[in-house]
Amino acid sequence: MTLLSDISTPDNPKGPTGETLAIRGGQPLSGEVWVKGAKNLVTKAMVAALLGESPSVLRDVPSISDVAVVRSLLEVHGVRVVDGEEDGTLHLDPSDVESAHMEEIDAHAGASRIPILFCGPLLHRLGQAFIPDLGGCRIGDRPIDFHLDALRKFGAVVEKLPTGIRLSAPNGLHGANIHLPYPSVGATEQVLLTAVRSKGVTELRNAAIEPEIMDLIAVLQKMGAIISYEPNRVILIEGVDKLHGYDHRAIFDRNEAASWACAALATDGEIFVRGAKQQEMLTFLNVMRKVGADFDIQEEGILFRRGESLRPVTVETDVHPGFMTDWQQPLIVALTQAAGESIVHETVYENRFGFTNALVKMGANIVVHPHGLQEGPRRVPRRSLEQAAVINGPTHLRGAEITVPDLRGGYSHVIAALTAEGESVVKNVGIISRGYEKFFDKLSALGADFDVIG
Ligand SMILES: CC(=O)N[C@H]1[C@@H](OP(=O)(O)OP(=O)(O)OC[C@H]2O[C@@H](n3ccc(=O)[nH]c3=O)[C@H](O)[C@@H]2O)O[C@H](CO)[C@@H](O)[C@@H]1O
Ligand SMILES: C=C(OP(=O)(O)O)C(=O)O
Repeated sequence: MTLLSDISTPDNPKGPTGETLAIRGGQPLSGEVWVKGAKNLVTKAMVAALLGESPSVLRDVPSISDVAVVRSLLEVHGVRVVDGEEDGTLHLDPSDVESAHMEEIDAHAGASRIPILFCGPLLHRLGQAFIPDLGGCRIGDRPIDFHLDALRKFGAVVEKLPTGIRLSAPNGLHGANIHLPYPSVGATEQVLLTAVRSKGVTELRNAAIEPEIMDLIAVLQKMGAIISYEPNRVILIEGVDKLHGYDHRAIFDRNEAASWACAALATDGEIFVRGAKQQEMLTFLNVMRKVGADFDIQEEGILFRRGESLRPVTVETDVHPGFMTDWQQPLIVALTQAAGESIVHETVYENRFGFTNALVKMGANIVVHPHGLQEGPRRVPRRSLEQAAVINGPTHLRGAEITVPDLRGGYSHVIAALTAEGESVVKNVGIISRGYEKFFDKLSALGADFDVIG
């Protein structure tokens, strides 16, 4: 069994409290990295296995701490999770799902975003659930009101407790008509994982349609679910009485692929990202083209390098098929090396530019506008969103002592240190293991000059 005490998670350091790196920058990163299954699909597919009445097999699973957290939460609920012979394969057997002890669930509080997605499957299997407080990147207040509103429409009774939420379904769960105020990825997954076994039809409007969502729909269809993806962000789910296990190879992690592409640009290197595919990265590749990157799309992956020189761009983050919010932090490091003024409008989260303080400390010219530069209605209801960062370059970055704030911000700090001249000390890099498998091995393979010093 994977004990949570062995997992060092960013918001709830149980094991090592994160590492400190001494990084000597100024060298291009060049070589090959291999991206496996997407953090934002694999963790959800693991939860989906709870719904099956027979075992599932999930392939291309990365060894990241978010997977370890979900594995541990599944195991405390009686799911047997075993590593397969092929690297990155998990066998999940939900035959003996049972209620977990409260203290075992509490131990997972603050560990990741995923526990909230256990609601529907546990209500279907056990008629009740207790979900601990969530973790994940601190990039905004990240409420779960869309989730709870949807669960109540399915017939769940939701009780908020000091350390989480308790749910029950005294009359079972039934289909519902749900119109999301915003195409929330998590809320869409909440509806999918609940509707597939609810009695009757569920209509979901204003759904998120990210590639990871579509891959989760593929997983559920393999299990026997009936889900139709209609025009204009409408998804219809016909509830079924029974689901069986799946065998699925996860979609690749396009967030990690985009991160390494930005690393190649920032350090003026050349990185082949094995496993990256054009289709899911079209919007990112368009921005790469505009910024002056030279990329080569091949059968097995994509080769990224800086072109003649980097050009400034204006980018607005958005839901898919727009420019992913998870891509903007690594991109900003590359934009510090572009000749001119770039602007990044962050429209999904209200506090995702905090990482730029460290870049400014290293010499970057970045001004954050907390209330944005655009007029007009806010994209996410009720929230003062649409911050903007204005980046002027190129700037000469110098090594500094910095501390990692979140997953993508942490990756960006390391890349900035590798771009900078001189030595940097980067603290709390353990957060990066949430979403980047074998991060230190990959840095070494690309020629990065660093030591783990704490
Ligand atoms: C584990 C995972 O898959 N994480 C991804 C997921 O996060 P996550 O599913 O949490 O992101 P959402 O799409 O739900 O959040 C988008 C916006 O909606 C707001 N919101 C969301 C739910 C809710 O009940 N109420 C509410 O107001 C959020 O605060 C945020 O401002 O999608 C994000 C947007 O692509 C990505 O950045 C994350 O990497
Ligand atoms: C925000 C992210 O992850 P999470 O939602 O798990 O915090 C991310 O992957 O960039």
